[in-house]
Amino acid sequence: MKTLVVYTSVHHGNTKKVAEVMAGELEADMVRASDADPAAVGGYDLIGFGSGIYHNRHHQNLLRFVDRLLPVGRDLQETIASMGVDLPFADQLRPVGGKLAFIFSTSGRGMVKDHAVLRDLLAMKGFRIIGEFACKGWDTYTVREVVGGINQGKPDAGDLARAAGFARDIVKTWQKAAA
Ligand SMILES: Cc1cc2nc3c(=O)[nH]c(=O)nc-3n(C[C@H](O)[C@H](O)[C@H](O)COP(=O)(O)O)c2cc1C
Repeated sequence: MKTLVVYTSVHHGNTKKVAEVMAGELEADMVRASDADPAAVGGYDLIGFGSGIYHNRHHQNLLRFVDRLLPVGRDLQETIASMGVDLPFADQLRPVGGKLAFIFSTSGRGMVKDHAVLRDLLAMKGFRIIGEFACKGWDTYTVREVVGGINQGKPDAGDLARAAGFARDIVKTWQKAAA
């Protein structure tokens, strides 16, 4: 199973810690969404997408990256022709239909509820989501009045152990889904 982890982690590097643990368990390649090439996704069986939560959704760099992937079942040239516009990233678009994906995040609240926007976007692009992971992350923005922020030290060793367990379960789910 060839796995890619695409992430954005800009506030305190919280999500990067989770991404590294998951990538380690999955023996995955890891890339920042802002550096990632949409065309590269085609070479992977499973892709993990994660970032901190910003105003109740994943970070815009990650959402923009997913938005640049071509939806399932569409022919590239046909799609571009039907749009009738100059697409600056046209040569980078690749179909991603049927690929398996998982979603992760860190946030003040630590809830998968905040995955809704990315989940819907990935579904629209034809990904099958086989797992989601969320945990709390150090946050000095949402509650700025609290000195030092909230969730200091998060994600902690327990969160990272859960992230590793999640990644191991993902392998089993992938084996069943791919069978
Ligand atoms: C501008 C901004 C907006 C945020 N919005 C939310 C939010 O809507 N809900 C939430 O639970 N946490 C929110 N947070 C907290 C971050 O999601 C949290 O600190 C996360 O762990 C940051 O991840 P990162 O260090 O990987 O970027 C926000 C943080 C910032 C800086």
